[in-house]
Amino acid sequence: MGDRLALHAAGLVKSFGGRRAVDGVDLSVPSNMIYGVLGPNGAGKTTTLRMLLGIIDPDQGDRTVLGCQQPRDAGDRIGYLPEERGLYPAMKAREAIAFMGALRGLPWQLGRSRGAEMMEAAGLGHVVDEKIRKLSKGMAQLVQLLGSLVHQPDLLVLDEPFSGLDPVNQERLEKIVFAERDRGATVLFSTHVMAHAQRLCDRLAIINRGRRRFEGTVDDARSTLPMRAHLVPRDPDGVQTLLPPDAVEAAGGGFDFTVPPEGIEPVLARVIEGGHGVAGLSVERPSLHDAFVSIVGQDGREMHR
Ligand SMILES: Nc1ncnc2c1ncn2[C@@H]1O[C@H](COP(=O)(O)OP(=O)(O)OP(=O)(O)O)[C@@H](O)[C@H]1O
Repeated sequence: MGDRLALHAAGLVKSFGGRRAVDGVDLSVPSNMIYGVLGPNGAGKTTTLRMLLGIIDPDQGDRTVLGCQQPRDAGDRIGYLPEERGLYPAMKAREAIAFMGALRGLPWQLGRSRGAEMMEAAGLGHVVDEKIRKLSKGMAQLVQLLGSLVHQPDLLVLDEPFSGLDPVNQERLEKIVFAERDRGATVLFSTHVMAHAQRLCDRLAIINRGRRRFEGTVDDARSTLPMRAHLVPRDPDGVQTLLPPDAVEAAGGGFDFTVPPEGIEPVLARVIEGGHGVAGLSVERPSLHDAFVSIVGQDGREMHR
């Protein structure tokens, strides 16, 4: 796919019962990237993904998926893990994977052998021939994920793939997502868990109340907020008047505050010249979680003005 976009959407709108679930979302996803669609519950993520996949049609707007105006024309080159999970309980794990591959045109035997290899690589080799009903919920979910990518799609769309997984299976899933990008696929996934998004995403969009509120890299998102400092003076008595106004005393005589635009140095100079000394200092970038809360929170404030 070279430098082309794997997916492009402009002005997507979808209403249910007169209420706009998606209200003019634009999305451009470059090929061979891991792209996150982030947003709180009810933001419109699933509705957006369904429109991109052609499962539902938008009321307004256009989308191009893997070069096709009609997403269904790209069907066999797409893998999809829907928010609703479910496999046939009587099928063996590798057969469930082969079955899903066959639905996307993959020969059955190839699906069976790839299914076993993929399960082995994901740390699930011991349950290759186990029936789905015998697997834990998390393992069954990973099997379903492997089924969605056994035909080696160019675009993999995962709706809340981490929900319901324990930390071990979450890590397995993260490895699979990275491996898919290394294979050359584009991975689009939705989540409201920022830790995964911070580790995985090459780019991301934050959606809230049916609209896109942010687009960029994880670094871009984190840079929307100033740095935070934690300073521990040797003598905390009266030091607070020398610190930025939002400084709050944390445990152990240390103070947390936002680094002012002029930097941390003038603050340090005041503290040292004031005779308080510096026993400890850390300056940290805000996390994606902080940026997300700020972007989504601002949105709420704007809505209530
Ligand atoms: N088929 C439908 N009929 C009626 N309302 C719907 C339908 N699908 C979604 N909605 C509504 O549209 C809004 C957006 O839902 P959507 O599932 O797209 O959000 P989401 O960001 O995926 O949320 P979550 O993280 O909770 O899954 C919600 O208010 C939801 O109730």
